[in-house]
Amino acid sequence: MTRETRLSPMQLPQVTEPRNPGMELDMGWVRRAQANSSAIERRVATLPGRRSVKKDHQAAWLLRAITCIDLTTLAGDDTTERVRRLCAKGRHPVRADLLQALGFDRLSVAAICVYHDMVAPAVAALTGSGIPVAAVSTGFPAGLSPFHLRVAEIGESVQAGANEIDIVISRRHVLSGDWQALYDEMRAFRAACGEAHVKAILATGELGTLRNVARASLVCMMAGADFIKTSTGKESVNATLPVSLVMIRAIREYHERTGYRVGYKPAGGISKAKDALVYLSLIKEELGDRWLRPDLFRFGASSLLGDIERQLEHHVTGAYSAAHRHALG
Ligand SMILES: O=C[C@H](O)COP(=O)(O)O
Repeated sequence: MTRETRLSPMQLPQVTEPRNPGMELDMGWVRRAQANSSAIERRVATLPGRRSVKKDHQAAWLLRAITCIDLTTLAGDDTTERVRRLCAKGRHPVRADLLQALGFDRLSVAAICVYHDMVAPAVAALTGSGIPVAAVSTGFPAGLSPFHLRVAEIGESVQAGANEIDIVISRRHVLSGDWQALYDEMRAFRAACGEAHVKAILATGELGTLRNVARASLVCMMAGADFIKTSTGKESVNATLPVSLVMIRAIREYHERTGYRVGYKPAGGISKAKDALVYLSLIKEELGDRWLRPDLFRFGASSLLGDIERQLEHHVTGAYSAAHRHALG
């Protein structure tokens, strides 16, 4: 990965990816899915220490990371004003002087991710920007409200203008091995989304085993998920590298078997630029460059952008400013 580390964040050729339509539930394939924990641990242990992204190209990688962020606020005290500020940051994620010094004039995040009540203010604040609004839905984060209400909630958010819906799966279906129930639930959520793209949040920290993560990933893709996402950000364990490797390999296998590319979204606790670089390296090595675009890769993050901007400032000026200068929202 040495010669190919010059990643331009802008002027990416438009690639139109056919949407994953899903397929019949293939229980044989699901049951064959395994996860060798010690091999997975060994593989991810090689990642953080490796200088896979050369210093000269780090700024380009960090700019690319920004274009893949679902800039998120999911707090009980969210207000319209906070969401407006977040959207303004999403439109202009890097200070103009820094961006100019890096040779670019335009950059935005991939999406703004909010609770349902904040969809309309976000849509209004993003008018004309082309930045989609993602709504967390289906009784987020636990997913334990009545099923018909979870389905209805998706429709309400789409009606309010959400272009993307992040649903949460019922963890109990995974924990009890009821793959048909998980498949049916995901199918219904996908149908309720209509044209809006659907990200399936597995809440991996609550699924017990990596094998369950592998199986849940496959079932959600078979049921038509456009993205699979690790976490709500509210579990006690959120995105991790072992879980990511398992999900990424499930995505690779699904692509090999069906020809459809499903996106990946690690979320929760990713707040440092150096961690973002490790995730990008993992994606590049396991799935290839095609997945390093916002239509197939997102970071779900509330504070990552602040640290990336700080690192970019250091790259340009040689000095760090205080973290509060890059506060969000
Ligand atoms: O989906 C996004 C997560 O909720 C964000 O989590 P975070 O606040 O730990 O970055």
